[in-house]
Amino acid sequence: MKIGIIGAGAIGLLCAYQLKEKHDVTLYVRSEKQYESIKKNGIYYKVHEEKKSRTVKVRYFAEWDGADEVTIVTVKQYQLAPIYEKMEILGSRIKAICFLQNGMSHLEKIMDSNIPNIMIGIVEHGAMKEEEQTVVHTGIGAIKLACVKGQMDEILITLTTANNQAFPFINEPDYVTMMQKKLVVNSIVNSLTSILQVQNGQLLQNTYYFQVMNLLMEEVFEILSITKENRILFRDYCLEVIRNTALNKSSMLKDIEAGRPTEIDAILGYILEEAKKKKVHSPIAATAYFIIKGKERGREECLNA
Ligand SMILES: NC(=O)C1=CN([C@@H]2O[C@H](COP(=O)(O)OP(=O)(O)OC[C@H]3O[C@@H](n4cnc5c(N)ncnc54)[C@H](OP(=O)(O)O)[C@@H]3O)[C@@H](O)[C@H]2O)C=CC1
Ligand SMILES: CC(C)(CO)C(=O)C(=O)O
Repeated sequence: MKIGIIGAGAIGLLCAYQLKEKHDVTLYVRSEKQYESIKKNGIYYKVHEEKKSRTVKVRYFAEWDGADEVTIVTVKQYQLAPIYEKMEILGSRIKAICFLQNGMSHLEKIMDSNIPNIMIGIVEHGAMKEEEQTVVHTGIGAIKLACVKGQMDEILITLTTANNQAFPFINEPDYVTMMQKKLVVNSIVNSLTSILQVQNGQLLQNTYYFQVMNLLMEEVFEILSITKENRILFRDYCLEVIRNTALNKSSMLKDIEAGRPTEIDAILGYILEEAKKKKVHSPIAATAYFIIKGKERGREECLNA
């Protein structure tokens, strides 16, 4: 299958390396430095002590025409605007597209587009980019996918039946529950670990952090109107993800430490919008949101000083 991947960050490089095993992959990048180094040396994948390489095609994002059988978008939430602009121009010429962002604020925007075939996914892997063309696979998980518009059975079957244990795809028919579950995890884990500056596992190991986590989780459940039955499932899922990624730093903490913007608006920002619409009191989520925004502002002030 011809697969396009927009963004050669941690997840883009991970997908490119793994999918190149069986598919014809093109990576779409925006910086000249990254274009030149991938063209010259290919991409590298590191897991445990091993380092392997593969060659993939590389092109500039400006050249993306949507003609691949599916294009996977792996930029951060706050980098989606140029992709939306291109989607408006190309419209139904884009054969099929798949979004893998954390958060939920992109859902409405992509459903309103006139692209015929759209898939959405959540990433349960841990990955870190090193230099321009290397990805370190820090946590082996899965990518869960759901078709939200059009007909994507063939693509889903091709991806989910590939027998790659380090990189499985799982088809999730109920995309709302899939996205909500991940949103709950990211609202709690990413925001609290960024405020407390700890690895994910500390939220379970430190009894005081654990209590804060439970309070925030209950508030988020209330805001999202999660049923009593689903609260048990969502909570178990959240604890399982924390256990599986106990030694990871969340992507938001990594962003804060690297002085980059965070995806807080698409995560807790989205939750607070929902709270406002439903008139649900949300003091803990609001506090966490403002602290992260304050940390982002602190970085901007340092840059402008
Ligand atoms: N990394 C992880 O372990 C996990 C990530 N996720 C989610 O996956 C998504 C991607 O995360 P991650 O890979 O870590 O992020 P990165 O910041 O590592 O990668 C994003 C990449 O997109 C590139 N990019 C941005 N805009 C464009 C554009 N217009 N054209 C081409 N390339 C572009 C950036 O390029 P440049 O370097 O030039 O800015 C960067 O290389 C996020 O939503 C994240 O929350 C979810 C779970 C785990
Ligand atoms: C699953 C988790 C919490 C892993 O750290 C993640 O999605 C992230 O860091 O963005």
